[in-house]
Amino acid sequence: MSDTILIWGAGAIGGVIGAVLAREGHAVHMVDIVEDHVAAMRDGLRIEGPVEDFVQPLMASTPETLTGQFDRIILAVKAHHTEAALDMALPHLAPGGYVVSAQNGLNERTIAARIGSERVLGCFVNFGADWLEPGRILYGNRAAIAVGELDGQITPRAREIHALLSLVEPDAVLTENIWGYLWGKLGYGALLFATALTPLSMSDALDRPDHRPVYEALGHEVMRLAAAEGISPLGFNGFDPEAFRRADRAGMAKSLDRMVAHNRKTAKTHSGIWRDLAVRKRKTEVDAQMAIMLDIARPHGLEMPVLARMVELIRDIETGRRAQSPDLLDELSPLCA
Ligand SMILES: NC(=O)C1=CN([C@@H]2O[C@H](COP(=O)(O)OP(=O)(O)OC[C@H]3O[C@@H](n4cnc5c(N)ncnc54)[C@H](OP(=O)(O)O)[C@@H]3O)[C@@H](O)[C@H]2O)C=CC1
Ligand SMILES: CC(C)(CO)C(=O)C(=O)O
Repeated sequence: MSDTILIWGAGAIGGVIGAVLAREGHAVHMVDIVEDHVAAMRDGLRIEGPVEDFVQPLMASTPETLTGQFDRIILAVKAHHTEAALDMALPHLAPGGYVVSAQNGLNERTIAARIGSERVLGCFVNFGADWLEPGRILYGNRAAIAVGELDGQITPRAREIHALLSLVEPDAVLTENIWGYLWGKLGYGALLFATALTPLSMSDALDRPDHRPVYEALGHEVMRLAAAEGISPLGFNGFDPEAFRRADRAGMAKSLDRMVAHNRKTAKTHSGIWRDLAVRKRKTEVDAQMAIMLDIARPHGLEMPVLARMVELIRDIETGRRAQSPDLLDELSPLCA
């Protein structure tokens, strides 16, 4: 057992969190499958950009070389890598230890199914970061972070993780409604996936008047599903879940304007989804984050036609059948009447 915090997946999000915690004097051990990145982090992980600029030498291992057991694991792999990462990470979780998911999506469900919900702490992150190359991460902007127990209780360990994440984001929230934040981010995320159908920056794409009905329809479909699931989604960084649930045109317009303003200020101009498609040329989290909602909607008898078509278009880009283009958003428009 150890007081050391294990960061599992030391890319954009895990890298920023781990480097800041280590700089602030906490014992941190980074784990990542990218060997060059692990070697570079031992020499010093550079966090750069408008928010922070520093180099932090870190303890770092690949999963194969890691030894020992740890009480706290912060998981920050892409959502579709969660199961595989848990296979590797759980042998290193001490009895009584817990996992914090610093990811997009409903990964807390996946982790809870493996180790029990009492051993999972929910976390929502919205700051922007990009893994640039081994040992270098762009920290693009400050944005909302929230942490909370899955059952809403305010426990000592939730306070402890909140205190740690407050070192990254001083306005980090300790919440009794982490599912509200996670579903809010699914709504925000659906809009980001739509922006990634195009080569445009998030703010330029969200600002286009001709595509606003697509964003409105996507936000509405996701927030309506959240309501059917009994969730009260929470807003952040311009996203107003209630406006989208009610399909309130004026409210949605104001919310989109605020999201544009928020994203105009980040050095990470494009979403992680865009980056996976255009730069990393790899699969996105579309199945783990977006398609999963189609399954959740079915028992409620809810249709999500715009989301379903968007998922297909993202998959088409992933497989090279289509190229990113504003035309793809035009194709969604007729579904949004
Ligand atoms: N980047 C951002 O701005 C934001 C991201 N998020 C969310 O945070 C989560 C993490 O995203 P992000 O940090 O961008 O992703 P990154 O790809 O930058 O970092 C994930 C790292 O984990 C590595 N990895 C993959 N599988 C394993 C494994 N089994 N064990 C250990 N390491 C592994 C990856 O390697 P490889 O690259 O080879 O797969 C990569 O280095 C996602 O759910 C994302 O949606 C949320 C808010 C903002
Ligand atoms: C853009 C961001 C940082 C949310 O603001 C994000 O979640 C992503 O890149 O997927």
